[in-house]
This record gives sequence, C-alpha cells and structure tokens, in this order.
Amino acid sequence: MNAASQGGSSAGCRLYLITPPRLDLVRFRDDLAAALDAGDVACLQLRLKDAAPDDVKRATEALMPVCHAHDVAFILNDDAKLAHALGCDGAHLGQTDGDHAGARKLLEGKILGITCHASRHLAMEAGELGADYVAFGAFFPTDTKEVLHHATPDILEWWSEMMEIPCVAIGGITAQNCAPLVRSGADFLAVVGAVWNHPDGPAAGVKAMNAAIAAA
Ligand SMILES: Cc1ncc(COP(=O)(O)OP(=O)(O)O)c(N)n1
Ligand SMILES: Cc1ncsc1CCOP(=O)(O)O
Ligand SMILES: [Mg+2]
Repeated sequence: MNAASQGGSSAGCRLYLITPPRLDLVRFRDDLAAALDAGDVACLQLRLKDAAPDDVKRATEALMPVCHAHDVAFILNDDAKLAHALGCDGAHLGQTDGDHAGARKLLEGKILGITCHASRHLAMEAGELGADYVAFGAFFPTDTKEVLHHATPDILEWWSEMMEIPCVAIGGITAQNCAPLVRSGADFLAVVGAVWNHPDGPAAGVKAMNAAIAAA
C-alpha cells in the first residue's frame, strides 16, 4: 500500500477498490478475480454496510485469498477489532468508527487508513496518530453513499507537498473525471461505481481507470 514502493501508474497513483455495500458472494468472487486479472490494483476494501460479523467473516474468507493471489492488500472497513481477528491486512476507519489510537496499537504493522473528509485538521491528527494513509472526499457526486462533506483538489496538493503519508481521494471518481485528482497528488483513487458498475464489466472498469491514471 505504499505508493512509492509499489510502482504503478503515472505519478505513482494507484487504484484502490472498495466493494459494493451489498453483494452476492459467489458472483462477486468471480467479478473480483476478473477485476484483479485486468490490471493494477493496490488494495480492496471490504465495505459491507450493516452486515453481521459472521457475514463479514464469510466474505473475508472468500475474498481475501483472491486478493492475496493477486498481491492485493485486503482492508476491512469500519471495524479494527474484526480486521485484527480475521487477519486482514488493515482497516479503514471513519471519524465515528471507534478509537483511532487504540486501532493503531492493535493493528501494529498493518495498514490503518482514516477518513478526513475535507479537513486539514483531521488529516494532521490522523498523520500524528500514525495512519498509513488519509482519505479525502467526496470529490464528485456519488450514488454509492449519502455524503455530507465535499473536497476539492487543493487539499490533495497541500497534503502531498507537505507530507510523506499517502493520501486517498474518494467520491464519484471515474475514468472521465479523475485526471485533476492525479495531477493534484492523490496517491490512490478509491472507487466503487467506476469499476463494479462499469457498463462493460469490472475488468473494463479497472482497465479504464488504469488508463486514465496513466494519461493524467
Ligand atoms: C478509502 C476510504 N475513504 C473514505 C471512506 C469513508 O469512510 P467513513 O467515513 O467511515 O464512511 P463509511 O465507508 O463507513 O460509510 C472509506 N470507506 N474508504
Ligand atoms: C464510501 C464513500 N465515502 C465517501 S464517498 C464514498 C462512496 C464512493 O463510491 P463511488 O466511487 O461509487 O462514488
Ligand atoms: Mg466507516
């Protein structure tokens, strides 16, 4: 998950996939394998909103091996303790997803990402706490989630000029609109719809995102 050490596309920016909020595990496992076969993906975040821990466990057991077979990190959304218990590569926590400092200790040596919305202050706090990346957004309108915070590319420029810690851009990002985010210094572009809802399927979605990042 370190942009500099993992190579990849132009300016080191890479694709960060997030699962749809609800999924049919059997079908999604095949979609995931096709997406990861299609191009460069840094990580997959399992984001099953409102799923029971047992369902998250089943999904992790089905999907994490697919990710690891493709050298893709597997990150769990919302729950650092469950991420630790399931042996995930890390967790992504929002501002109301529990104790960030406790999560940092629990996930020693693993990836911890923190949502910072459009706040420089939250990003500085996350950096001081030892986050492995900070996430800014939403940059564009999205159908995937109701968003309360809206970010603009200048926060990516500010962060990447000042800090070594990678930053992730999220929210309505597509192959058509991502270029300014890449040029502003995003280390990762996190997407749901652009890949899983691509009209030609997830493999085409990954290829389109990789090409757009490389051309930015
Ligand atoms: C990479 C990345 N960035 C931001 C988010 C949003 O996290 P959060 O604010 O906790 O909202 P939910 O995802 O829990 O709805 C994310 N998941 N991933
Ligand atoms: C989880 C999340 N947090 C802010 S926007 C968003 C959804 C991103 O999905 P999409 O790439 O489909 O807009
Ligand atoms: Mg959350």
